[in-house]
Amino acid sequence: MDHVSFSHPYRLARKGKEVIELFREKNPVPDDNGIAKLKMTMIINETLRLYPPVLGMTRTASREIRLGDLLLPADIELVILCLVTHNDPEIWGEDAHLFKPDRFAEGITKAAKNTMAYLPFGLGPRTCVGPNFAMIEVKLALSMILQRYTFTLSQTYVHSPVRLTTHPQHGVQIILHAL
Ligand code: HEM
Repeated sequence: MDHVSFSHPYRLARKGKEVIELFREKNPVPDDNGIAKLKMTMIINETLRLYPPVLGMTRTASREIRLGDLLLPADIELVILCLVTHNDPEIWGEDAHLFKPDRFAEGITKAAKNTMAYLPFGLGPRTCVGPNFAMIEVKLALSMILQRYTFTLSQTYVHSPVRLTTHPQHGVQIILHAL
């Protein structure tokens, strides 16, 4: 599996170049204007699809309700696992298990057959309040790294994502190359 977002040298070089071109000087803190122009969103979306930090959420049926073929009694508690919906080949295609940011090329609504299936930040009235803030944080941190370094995965890295909340069990050993 092509499991690590920035491990591909071509992708990494392209992103680093984009960051440097956008922010011109080598080391300034990227501003909000520059961050808005960064095209990392597809990569972040795909990472959140395969490795959602929050695996799922619960909901309680406030009344009896029909859900497709299911008749759910009132007060039943539902566990909605985005880990399942994010990996379903019927929704994402046979390549569901592959890291392919391009599936988000036309935005989240066009990436899957069922847009409700993409839930890294939840859905509905109790959806996460922080997606925009989180995206800015990720782009800011990555930009500041890519302005200064390229990086490759160390051969000692063992791919073992563990859950609650999702994180690499043995850490991520990377080799930084100063630019
Ligand atoms: C990658 C980063 C993040 C992920 C993946 C994430 C994911 C989630 C998920 C799955 C929920 C449950 C939504 C639901 O039940 O429908 C949630 C709720 C929430 N998140 Fe986030 N979150 C992130 C970052 C943040 C940040 C940066 C903030 C605050 C600045 C934040 C604040 C909240 C709050 C307050 C709720 C509870 C909302 C409610 O119950 O009404 N989250 N988040």
